[in-house]
Amino acid sequence: MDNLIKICGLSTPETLEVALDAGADMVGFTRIPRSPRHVSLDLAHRLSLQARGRTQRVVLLLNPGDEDIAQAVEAINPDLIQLHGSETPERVAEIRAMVKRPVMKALGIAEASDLQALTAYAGADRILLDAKPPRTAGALPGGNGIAFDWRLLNGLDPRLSFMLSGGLNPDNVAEAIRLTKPQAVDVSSGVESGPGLKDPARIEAFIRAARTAFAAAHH
Ligand SMILES: O=C(O)c1ccccc1N[C@@H]1O[C@H](COP(=O)(O)O)[C@@H](O)[C@H]1O
Repeated sequence: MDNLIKICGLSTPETLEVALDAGADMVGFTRIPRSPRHVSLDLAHRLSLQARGRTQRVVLLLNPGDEDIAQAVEAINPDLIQLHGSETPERVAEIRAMVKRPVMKALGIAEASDLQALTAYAGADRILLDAKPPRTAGALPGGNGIAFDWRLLNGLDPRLSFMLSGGLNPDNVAEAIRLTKPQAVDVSSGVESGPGLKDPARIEAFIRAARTAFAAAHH
């Protein structure tokens, strides 16, 4: 029973502080140049120091090369590495062995057969289930505020542990937790007022709603 709440894509000291004060269990720093949430190594380092000892720090990477990983690990000293691209199970294992830290693999879900990938990635320390991106050219594989059909998870082996993401927000996270019973939830655009602009009130509302729903799910 984890009941973890992750706020991803934080890029200012002020909004990071809001997430920390509100009790986020994990905070994510995005190292993807095309993302509106991308942070430089220097800023990521400073944000990571601010969060040190207060929460788990996660770095979000997309099909990273070895040098990208080494730089991110040195700057952020993350507790968890989130891989959100098309990394193969072999590459996930290689990265895990290289960094000697836990790795979370994101899987895009649009139909029931997509869940078969859970078996292939059993070597990852955590699995993140996200919606598949829109089919528009240049779309990023996450951070799109799109939810998948949560009913697809109905038949999932209840012993499987996963973090749920994709289109979560303060208004739907309680329902998502009730229906899918995840071990953790993750949000990025659902706590923003515009692309990359985290909204303090929405961060607080999301954490409050998720915390209440996790407590209710275990009664
Ligand atoms: O946030 C991004 O910019 C991003 C870019 C590329 C891959 C993943 C990204 N974010 C992750 O996507 C999911 C869902 O985000 P949202 O809540 O629907 O906006 C989440 O796990 C983010 O960590």
